[in-house]
Amino acid sequence: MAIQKKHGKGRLDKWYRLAKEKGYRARAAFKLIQLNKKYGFLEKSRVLLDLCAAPGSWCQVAAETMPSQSLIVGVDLAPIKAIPRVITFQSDITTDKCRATIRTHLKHLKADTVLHDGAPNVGVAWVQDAFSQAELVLQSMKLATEFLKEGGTFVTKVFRSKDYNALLWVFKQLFSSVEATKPPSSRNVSAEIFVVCRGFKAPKRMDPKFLDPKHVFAEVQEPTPNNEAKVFNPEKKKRKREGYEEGDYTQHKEIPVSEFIHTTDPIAILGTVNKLSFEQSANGDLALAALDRLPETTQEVRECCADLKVLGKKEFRTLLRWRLKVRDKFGMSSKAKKEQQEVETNKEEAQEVAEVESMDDELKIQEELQRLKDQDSKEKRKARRKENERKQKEIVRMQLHMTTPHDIGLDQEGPAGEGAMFTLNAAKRVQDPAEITDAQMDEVNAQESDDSQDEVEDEDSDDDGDRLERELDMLYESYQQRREEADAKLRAKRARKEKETDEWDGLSDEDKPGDATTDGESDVEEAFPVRQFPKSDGLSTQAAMFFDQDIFQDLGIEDEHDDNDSAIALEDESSDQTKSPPLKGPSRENQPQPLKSALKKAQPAASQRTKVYDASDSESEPDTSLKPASSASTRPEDPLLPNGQLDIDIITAEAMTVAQDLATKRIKPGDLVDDSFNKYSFRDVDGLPEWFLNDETQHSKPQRPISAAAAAAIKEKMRALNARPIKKVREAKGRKKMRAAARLEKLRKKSALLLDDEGVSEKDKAATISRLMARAVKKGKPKEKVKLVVARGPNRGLSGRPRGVKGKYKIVDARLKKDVRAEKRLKRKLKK
Ligand SMILES: C[S@@+](CC[C@H](N)C(=O)[O-])C[C@H]1O[C@@H](n2cnc3c(N)ncnc32)[C@H](O)[C@@H]1O
Repeated sequence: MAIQKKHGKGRLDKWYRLAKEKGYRARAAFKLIQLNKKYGFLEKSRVLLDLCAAPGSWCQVAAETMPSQSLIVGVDLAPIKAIPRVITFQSDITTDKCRATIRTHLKHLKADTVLHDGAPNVGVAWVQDAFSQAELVLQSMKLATEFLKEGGTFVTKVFRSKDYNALLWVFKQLFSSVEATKPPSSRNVSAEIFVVCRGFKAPKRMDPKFLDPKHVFAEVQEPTPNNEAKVFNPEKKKRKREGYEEGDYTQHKEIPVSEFIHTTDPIAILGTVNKLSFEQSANGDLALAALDRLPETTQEVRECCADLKVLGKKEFRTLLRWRLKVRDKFGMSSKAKKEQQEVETNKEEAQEVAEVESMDDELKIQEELQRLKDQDSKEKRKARRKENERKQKEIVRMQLHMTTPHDIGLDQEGPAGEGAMFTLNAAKRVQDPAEITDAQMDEVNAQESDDSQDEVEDEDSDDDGDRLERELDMLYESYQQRREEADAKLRAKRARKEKETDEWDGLSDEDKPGDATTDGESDVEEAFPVRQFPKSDGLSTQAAMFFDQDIFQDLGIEDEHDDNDSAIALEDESSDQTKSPPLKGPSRENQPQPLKSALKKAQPAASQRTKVYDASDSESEPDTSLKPASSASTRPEDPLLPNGQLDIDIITAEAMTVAQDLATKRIKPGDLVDDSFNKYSFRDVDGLPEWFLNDETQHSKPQRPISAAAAAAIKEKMRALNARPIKKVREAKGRKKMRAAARLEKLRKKSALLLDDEGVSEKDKAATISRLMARAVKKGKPKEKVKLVVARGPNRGLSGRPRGVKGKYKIVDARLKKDVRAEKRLKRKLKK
């Protein structure tokens, strides 16, 4: 260790004296003590390695703090005087010999903690110091990664320098927690800082670059301009303006087009230049003239050359192709030159070097073009596969009777096509949906087998994508868990959601058509039986199929048929619950939440208070004689008042607006139903990740208008609600009343006894009763609090009321409390 003068700059500070006092070999001992106080790693360690340990104060602290029988090994360039319970040896920690010696001392054991407090050549030259210190740190970390056990701790000293962040980055790759701290005993003037890395990840394989100073501390190179991006992805505009490129301050750059043909880096030219000019110079340019006359130099090429900054990917490609053709023609291409090469002698070897360069360039362009082509076909394959998947999904949905053949026709041929909605041609052609599905399925399968070859190629990227998606899902899941741990509302929401998903018991036996499945049918069909053709009821087969869609199931048309006088029962879900599983489409299940609640709250409220509209004649005058929606139309969970009416309260301004609009006949119940067929009702959530759905649910809902009157009404309602005492307050008041009644009863009994006593005079009786009453009244009143005033400052030795104190008070001694406690303690002790 470098010898330091123990004077100046407060070297002989309190830590120095304390170290002397406690017998530590260096004041550095307190740094470890303070670090351990904060992170508590020594008590948990059984094996410790101290790198750069001389004179040995950290080893002393470790030996004191770690459990007995622990193994402590210390190493330093300088000799370390023997320390009880510590093995020390002299070696350079950067050498293999040192590593081998450590291995012999630790045997098969792994260290729980590795300490490093190394400081080479301290004080020679700051820049030099910092760098070699950083290198030493990296070396010590190399040893730590070899000897630390998984989850172990590495404590190291680092100097704040330009390499500090690089080191921290490396630590963070290898440890789960990395914290930098400066213990109080470390001098403020010192640039040293201690980094405590906990939770060693013990990776099976480690990138050697992590521990290579050349890589870790490499100066970051100025990025070369990415001309490839400019040329092959010109549509992607840069968000940030980066100003002029270094050393290039002209706005408009123009070069002769011959330069573009000759260059070995055409992409750099396309990425940096504004115009490729065909204009002849004063002396005339032969190459330019030849280029100008070439048939390959089309008008399109000329236009492209006129302004390179407005070109897209396609135009750039045209220019590159044109360049290749021209070079070919002029014998400049790699092919032509190769032929020439074969003939030429050794003398031309130098030229060959140049040719190799140019061939590289050609290859680069060819490769780039190939890459673009591949990318294009990959995108097409992907789109095709997606389309197939969608079709397959559609077919399963059809088997579930969630859609009709019209939808498939619509998808296949577009809205104006033959199979568009309402043409019913697709249904006409095929008699049985099962047939349609089989036919469709075959078609999809055939296409799939065509694509299978392509898919094998794509499999790798798909696997990666799937893995990434799974990882994202897991991350989202843990993020949700963390949020739920902190927020009870979220936990409740999750519980509700789970309950909702549990509630559906799947298809009941009744739902399954008896003859839909036979023994030989596939599992899919068993799970999702193909539905039967709907009953025609006097309609054509196509019309019956059309009206058999789920969207027509909830409209209560049949009820209307049965009983024209009955009020619309918007809440009529009882039949749905028993009839069919929750299918897609704008059923009530899929109606947006605000509308659902608005319907739930507004309809009965409106019907209870004012009027109920007849479904068959919504234009008619309100019929006050009609009863509110019958209990048969209520759901089992809707609470009922004793009089049989629904106990539903309007609590949102939205619902209030709907109720008011219904009551004032501004809207009709039918409008509400119409309104529920909006873009939010048909959310296809299949295959969408949960995080996306959660996020979308927050925003993807219709914004319904709120009237000022409704908002004011709800505000008033809430105000009245808040003004009511809460249950606890009511209970407390009740208890108080009960106690007062009990006291009165007691008093009454005592007075009766007193009155019966003949030995007491009337006057005494009256006095006793009034005394009893006064006491009873006093008991009922809350006790006035006695204010304790400490006899301090102006109150010391004060007789009489202290200033600013109202009501009862007591002057107490400042030490009184402590004395009283001490007395009590003493008494307890004596008792024992
Ligand atoms: C600040 S002192 C360590 C103090 C020690 N932690 C203690 O508590 O006594 C720094 C030590 O690092 C040692 N050192 C520097 N380079 C080293 C190397 N390459 N190998 C081993 N020790 C080295 C020096 O010899 C010096 O003793």
